[in-house]
Amino acid sequence: QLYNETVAKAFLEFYERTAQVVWNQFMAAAWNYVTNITKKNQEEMHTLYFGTRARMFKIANFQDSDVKRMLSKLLNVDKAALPKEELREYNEILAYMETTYSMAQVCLNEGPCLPLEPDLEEVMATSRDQKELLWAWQGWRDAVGRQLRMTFERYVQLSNKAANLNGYQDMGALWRSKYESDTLQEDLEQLFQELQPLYLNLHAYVRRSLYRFYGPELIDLRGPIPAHVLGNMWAQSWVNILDLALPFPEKPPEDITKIMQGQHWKPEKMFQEAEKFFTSMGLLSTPPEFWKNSMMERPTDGREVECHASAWDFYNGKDFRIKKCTEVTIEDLLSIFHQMGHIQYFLQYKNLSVIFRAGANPAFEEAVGSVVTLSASSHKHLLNRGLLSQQHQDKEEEVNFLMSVALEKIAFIPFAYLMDLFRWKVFDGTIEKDVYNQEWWNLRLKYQGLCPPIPRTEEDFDPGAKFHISASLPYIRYFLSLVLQFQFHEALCKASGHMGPLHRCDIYNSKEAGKLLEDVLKLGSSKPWPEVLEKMTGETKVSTKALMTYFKPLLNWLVTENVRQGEILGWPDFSCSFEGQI
Ligand SMILES: CC(=O)N[C@@H](CC(=O)O)C(=O)NC[C@H](CC1(C(=O)N[C@@H](Cc2ccc(O)cc2)C(=O)O)CCCC1)C(=O)O
Ligand SMILES: [Zn+2]
Repeated sequence: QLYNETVAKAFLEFYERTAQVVWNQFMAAAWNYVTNITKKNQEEMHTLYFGTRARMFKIANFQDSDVKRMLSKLLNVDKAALPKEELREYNEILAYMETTYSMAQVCLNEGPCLPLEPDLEEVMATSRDQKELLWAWQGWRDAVGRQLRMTFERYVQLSNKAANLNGYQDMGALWRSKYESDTLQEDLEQLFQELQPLYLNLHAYVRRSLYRFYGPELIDLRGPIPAHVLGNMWAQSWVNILDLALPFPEKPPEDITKIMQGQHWKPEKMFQEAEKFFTSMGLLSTPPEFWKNSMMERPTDGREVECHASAWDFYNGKDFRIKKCTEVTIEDLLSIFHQMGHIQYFLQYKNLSVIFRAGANPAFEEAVGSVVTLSASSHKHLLNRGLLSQQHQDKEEEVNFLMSVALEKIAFIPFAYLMDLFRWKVFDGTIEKDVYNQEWWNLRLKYQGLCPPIPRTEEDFDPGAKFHISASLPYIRYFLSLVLQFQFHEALCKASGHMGPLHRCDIYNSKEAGKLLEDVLKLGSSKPWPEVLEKMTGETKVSTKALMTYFKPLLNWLVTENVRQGEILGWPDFSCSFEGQI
């Protein structure tokens, strides 16, 4: 029968008392797994116990909004809803996919086998030999994607069954429910459309740059770009081909990685540098456990570890960790800022009920670290921290700088958008299993203007070659975070009293910006995210205005340049040609 609100409160207190212990044990087990892939799940039992009993309460009549919000969050038990046997199979599938990804290597004919991090990523970032790039690109997809194809089909079935048992149409609907919006997909499409002019101009300009270097046999100036020459295994970030796409090549930016190595930076110093940014704003420092328990470098004792960087909350208010196979590069320094953003969120909401220890929505979690990275990567900040020596940045150097940020952030837009467009369609059945790969490349063509460098078949499973798909981690959070982080940046820069262009803002040392950020982060997921957004920015809607403001000087330059070159925006020659490979 239905219980009353008093019982509900007692129920939630009982949950709270038991949750910390259970979730801590679960996280410890999960951590042991990823930091020592040899070979569990009180957490599923706990979630199920409370999830089923949460259904007994008629939440609609309740007065206390916290009690209502907490109970409704307990209702979703995710995969724990599966019958025991299928849950075991599901966990095996998840482990198999993640392990396959983490252990995969690509072997040279006679000689060493290269893992993704750092070796294959290094090849994709630095090689300018398109045959070598193709070898790494194809090898990785053979080693990972192909192995996951069958398993992924079963993963989809079991995911949808779990979603149905939680009352959702399919797993895509369950993932989207985290954003508490019944116009989410329309809103996302709107944001994407607003950002199209920026992306299309960047795409056309970069295509021209690649044409100059690789020639017409590889690059069609009216067509899509082959996916292996953009400096990244998934063509999700193009920052590694900045040297080919520099607007003013006679004014190249200083090489910060060289400077870091020249100053004998070590991984620990990189983590200290990131923490210092947050404490400079009056935000929380990391506890001793963080430094003791984190894994900051790839172990040298031969242990197989999952190197994809991640930040961990052990839900006991004391134990927080980052796992990263750190290399001394500017790319890894900025990635550590991102991870430290997750840690700061964990620290700020650690006194909330376990149920509310999450971001206002998943995009908020991602935006926190990224917004700090926007300041940390500014010329002003890097100069102030001794990582640049050149005092003044002239107009042309500024365009070069904005191009480097755009190659990271603007190139990322369509990739971040299509990752879950693909999976939502797979979950809702729009994309059937016998066309997974061709539908993936239809989306890659439509949204990113990319082609595979060689013909693909349904033996391949190219989406599986991306971490988040093999690890079943939703991705739309990164698309939304891309817009949010500039909205946050604008708000925090205003709070810090910054005057002048947004791309020159550095919120380092700003207690006012710190206070504003703190007030938002310590709410966790206890309030609907539009309320939290309004607290930070005064707006209740996600807006691309700040992002467009930040890149305005670059867009002006790009449009002028593309007009001068008579570029075609988009890829009317939409077919993928492979003659470059014969
Ligand atoms: C226990 C657990 O899973 N914890 C979660 C956090 C949480 O949920 O609390 C977590 O740590 N997830 C890992 C993930 C790692 C990274 C990533 O995967 N990034 C995306 C997208 C992107 C790309 C460019 C960029 O500048 C920023 C993001 C990619 O590389 O494709 C790797 C490098 C950066 C961030 C992360 O930190 O988001
Ligand atoms: Zn993140």
